[in-house]
Amino acid sequence: MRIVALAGGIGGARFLRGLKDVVAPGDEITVIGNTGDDIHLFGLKVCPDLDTVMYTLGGGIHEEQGWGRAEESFAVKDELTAYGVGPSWFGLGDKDFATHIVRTQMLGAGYPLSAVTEALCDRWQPGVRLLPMSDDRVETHVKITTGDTSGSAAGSGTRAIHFQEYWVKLHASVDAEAIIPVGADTAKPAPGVLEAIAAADVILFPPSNPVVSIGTILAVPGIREAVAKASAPVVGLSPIIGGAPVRGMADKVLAAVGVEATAAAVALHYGADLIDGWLVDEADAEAVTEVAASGIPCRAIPLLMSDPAATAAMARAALELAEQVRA
Ligand SMILES: O=c1nc2n(C[C@H](O)[C@H](O)[C@H](O)CO)c3cc(O)ccc3cc-2c(=O)[nH]1
Repeated sequence: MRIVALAGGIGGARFLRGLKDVVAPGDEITVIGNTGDDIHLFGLKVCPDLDTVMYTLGGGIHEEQGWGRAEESFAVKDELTAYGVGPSWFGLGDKDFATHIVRTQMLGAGYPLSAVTEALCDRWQPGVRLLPMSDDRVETHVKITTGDTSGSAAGSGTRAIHFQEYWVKLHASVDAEAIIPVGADTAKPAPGVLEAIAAADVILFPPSNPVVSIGTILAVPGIREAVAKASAPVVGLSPIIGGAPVRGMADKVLAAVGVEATAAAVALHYGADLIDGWLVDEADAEAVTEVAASGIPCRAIPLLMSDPAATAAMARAALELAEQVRA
């Protein structure tokens, strides 16, 4: 069976680890990874969501953080800080730097991001085919209202900051007025992306951020259309449990796009034209009726990825729902 999953960072990667546990030998998993979180730092290109999938499935992830390497050190970061070279709020570890150096070196030699990602995965052997959503540069920015009313150039007190600055430096502590995936409108799907979607037997939306992760992937022209018209059933898992995101601050970016932070609202945001099934947590069992009434078959099951067995059960339930809704 050919399974395609659109994945962001931490939640997506953890779910994929459970999916790998339940698929049969010979099943192929293709992950279309979000690159809107990418950031250029110290002359290097950092791809947080691709690296989180690669490290998590390849066994190098810092488990508690869900990003960066295990057993990491920060000597290079400390030296950069000693030179007064920032930003200091983004924790790049010494081992992680090697990934960004290799990636930037290969990009500089003319390799597209998809080829670079394949080369990095050759070392990590994640057990899935990891494709960036696009080889073109896409970087999510967040429009925020700043306190200063000095009439700054960007108009009275609003400015756009890089997603990582919003997410990591500000901890999403200010409201996001808009989420702008800069470059998405002219980006092309990476080689193999549309083909994988068309050839898939099942397409999954893991519990990743529906706006800045899966939403950004769907914003690349051609990808949403391909998923909507795919013959494969599309099944998603809610990233919201009991009205709150499991981790991260998905509610802040959902508000920016006018979507309530509920399991039902996210399903309706994707829409019945895109998804064929939706899994919500038992805490949101009351959402099943509303979601089903909108034409999206829905089940309530435990959705907390508290351990590998729970995550595997979620993946199994998603595959089962896909078979039940297969046209
Ligand atoms: O909350 C943090 N997240 C950090 N992240 C996580 C990152 O912001 C998120 O994984 C995604 O961008 C959102 O899913 C990193 C990811 C990397 O690949 C490399 C470095 C970092 C550093 C941080 C950090 O200092 N703090």
